[in-house]
Amino acid sequence: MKVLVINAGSSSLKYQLYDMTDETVLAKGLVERIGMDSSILTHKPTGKEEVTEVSEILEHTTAIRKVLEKLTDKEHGVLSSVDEIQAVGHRVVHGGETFKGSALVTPEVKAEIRRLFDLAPLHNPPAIMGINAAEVNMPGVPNVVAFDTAFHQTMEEKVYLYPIPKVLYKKHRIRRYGAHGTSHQYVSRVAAEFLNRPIEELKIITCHIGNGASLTAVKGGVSVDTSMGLTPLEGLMMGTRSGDLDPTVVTFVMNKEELSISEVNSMLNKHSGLLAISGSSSDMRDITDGWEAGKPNETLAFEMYEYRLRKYIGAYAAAMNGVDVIVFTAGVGENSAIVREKTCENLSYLGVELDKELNKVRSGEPRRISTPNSKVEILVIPTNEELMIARDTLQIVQESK
Ligand SMILES: Nc1ncnc2c1ncn2[C@@H]1O[C@H](COP(=O)(O)OP(=O)(O)O)[C@@H](O)[C@H]1O
Ligand SMILES: CC(=O)OP(=O)(O)O
Ligand SMILES: [Mg+2]
Repeated sequence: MKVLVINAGSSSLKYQLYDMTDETVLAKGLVERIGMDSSILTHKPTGKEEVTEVSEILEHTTAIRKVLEKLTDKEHGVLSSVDEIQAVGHRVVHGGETFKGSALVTPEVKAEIRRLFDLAPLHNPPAIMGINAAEVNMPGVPNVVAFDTAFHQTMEEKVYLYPIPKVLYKKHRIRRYGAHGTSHQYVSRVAAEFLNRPIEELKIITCHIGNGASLTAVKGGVSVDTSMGLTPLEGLMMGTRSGDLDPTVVTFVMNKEELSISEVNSMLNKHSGLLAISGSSSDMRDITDGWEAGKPNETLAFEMYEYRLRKYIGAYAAAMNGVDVIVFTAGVGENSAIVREKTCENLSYLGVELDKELNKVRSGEPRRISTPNSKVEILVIPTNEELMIARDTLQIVQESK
């Protein structure tokens, strides 16, 4: 079965086409700047040359139509007809308490995702646009949704509740939900396989540090705590998101600077984190370059980022009463040897011993970067949210027949 996986953002759409007979990627790509004047489509067919096309793409339906044109193009395509695509899988960030796993898209499922718009105003609306666009362009083809929150539905009440009046949970379902669950689940499973140990025995801390960043405590294969909360703003310092702060900062700033709710939301989600402290960039590559060059703002941004990451690792070792494995994944986790080195340097009290040479090796494969003496296994595992979504899509579509 050929499965198209879509990860729709507000102004972007990432895609991967899988042949699920052997889980190979036939093509992947990205549409950026949807709704802006010059949209960019980058299409990478496996084994063929990458193509980039600039045009006006005003909304997601057109974006998917353009992607399907590329997938069936004589020169750059990998399919003879769109009909070869038998199912579409979508990443949805917020599934609330309703979705504990992936689901076949029905009118009811779409209504529930819409009902959750309030809880993920940045993430869920584009997901619905992606689903609608797939339905318009590929009528009759089943759609499946995979939720970032689903893996974290195993957290206990004492972990997911905030210590605020309970009526707010009853009325509005305000609680910790977490995100990046597909990634945390995937890398924790691969870690257990890599170590050849049953996941049921392991205490794993998975560090998904990309543009958005979150940590999860995975005990016995299930999520017992995670750093993102009601929305993907809580927890670690990120590229443009603040992560943890005293909630009074919000009301104080709103009052003193006369900011509206949407202005303060935008400040915390889009103008904070590495970008705010460095004053120059949200990209860890630029921050690291600045730190190496001795620039003070980038150095402070780097140190704050690493310090906050390390504090969370300590917290999750405490949450599980120990840790056997720490996994680094996503853009920063997979690529930044210096972030991993500095973080591990200060975890010696846990018995962490990093092999600095192994840490520098670049590879797209799961790998160990701790010494044989280290009490904690330190692994780098490339995440693959799309493959997880494609697998769930295949299974759910087959079961529904
Ligand atoms: N070589 C590298 N060194 C440090 N950071 C990197 C490197 N390559 C990528 N990154 C970081 O990874 C981030 C993107 O991570 P990714 O997981 O792809 O994020 P997202 O899925 O949220 O777009 C970039 O913003 C960049 O900071
Ligand atoms: C939930 C979230 O933060 O997603 P991303 O890392 O893709 O921004
Ligand atoms: Mg991501």
